[in-house]
Amino acid sequence: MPGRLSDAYRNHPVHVHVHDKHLDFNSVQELPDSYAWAPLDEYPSGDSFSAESVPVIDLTDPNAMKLVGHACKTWGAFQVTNHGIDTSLLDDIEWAGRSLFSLPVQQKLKAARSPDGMSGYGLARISSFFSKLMWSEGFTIVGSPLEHARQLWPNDHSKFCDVVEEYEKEMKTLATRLMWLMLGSLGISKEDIKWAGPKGEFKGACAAVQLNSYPACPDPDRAMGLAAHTDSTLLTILYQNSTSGLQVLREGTGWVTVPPIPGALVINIGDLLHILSNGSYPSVLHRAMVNRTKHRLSIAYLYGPPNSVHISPLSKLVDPSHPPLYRPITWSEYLGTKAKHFNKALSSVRLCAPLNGFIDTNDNNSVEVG
Ligand SMILES: O=C(O)CCC(=O)C(=O)O
Ligand SMILES: [Fe+2]
Repeated sequence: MPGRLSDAYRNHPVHVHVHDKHLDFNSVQELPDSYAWAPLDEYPSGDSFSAESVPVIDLTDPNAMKLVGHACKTWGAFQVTNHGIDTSLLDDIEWAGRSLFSLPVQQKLKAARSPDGMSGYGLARISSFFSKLMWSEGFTIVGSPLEHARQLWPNDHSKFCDVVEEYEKEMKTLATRLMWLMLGSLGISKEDIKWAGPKGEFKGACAAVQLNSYPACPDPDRAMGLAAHTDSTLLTILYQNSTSGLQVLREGTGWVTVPPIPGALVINIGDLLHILSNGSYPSVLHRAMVNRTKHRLSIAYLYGPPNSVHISPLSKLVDPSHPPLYRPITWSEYLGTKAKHFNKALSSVRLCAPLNGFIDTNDNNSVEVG
């Protein structure tokens, strides 16, 4: 069993050969066949702007916990405002992402992610499950950004590093606060989760920062920025710039766009919270679409438990009529499972069929696994 997060892909290296497949997006006039996904869906993609979207929750609202609980149960995602993160820090992280992705391809490839590595520049990790390529590029940072930043900017990386480190610090605080809003809404208190520590600070929690870039695309209706997936996290905090593209799947409605709101952050429930809540808070299936004229940038803060912790359904949420649905698993072990089974990973750690007929999001989506 892998011990550290960075060991997660050692047994399941993901061979997406960035050197062979990398496209200089800006020089392309027509969508190459290798990027043409149409027809895209079995789910309707309604006029997403007029449709109801995920709840927007003001974290200073006295009812915030109740609102968060309702959003987790019904959507698996929500947006937060008054979250305590300065707009200037959001501007700074957007600047950091833009600086990185606007480098020449050959420069970015100096910090390429290795097949069994977690951090660095490359195509989306989930690319290996699809026969078509995604119209995006990404950069993953785990812990200190220094090593890769040095490869990208040998003499001039300190501002990038400072911004990323500040962002990691602030996101960690917000993630802790969100965890307790979510857990509190399930009736879980600090005494119920030993690994959260006596003050509930989740010391030793692990996280990664994922910078995503979606260049303007000549044929956006046939292209896919990031294919449908759930996150392998407890929760994800996503900052998106002013260009829309994120969609979440809502049962009965189809794909719903999560509109960018200046200064707001999107919160997604990940698979590990799905397990911890014994399926009460299902992880949300989401994807990113691309735009004909506008470049889109998103920054995901992927938050998970300390490496040594086995996540399993909380005992307070388990009783004879609600048996534990999932076996205990560490984050790195789950990432290995995801690298092997992708959207079937959650089902692969399930112990028994749910008594209430609840079906995993991951069971009823038919993704193209090629
Ligand atoms: O770009 C987005 O809106 C989604 C990004 C995402 O889902 C991810 O990084 O896991
Ligand atoms: Fe995601």
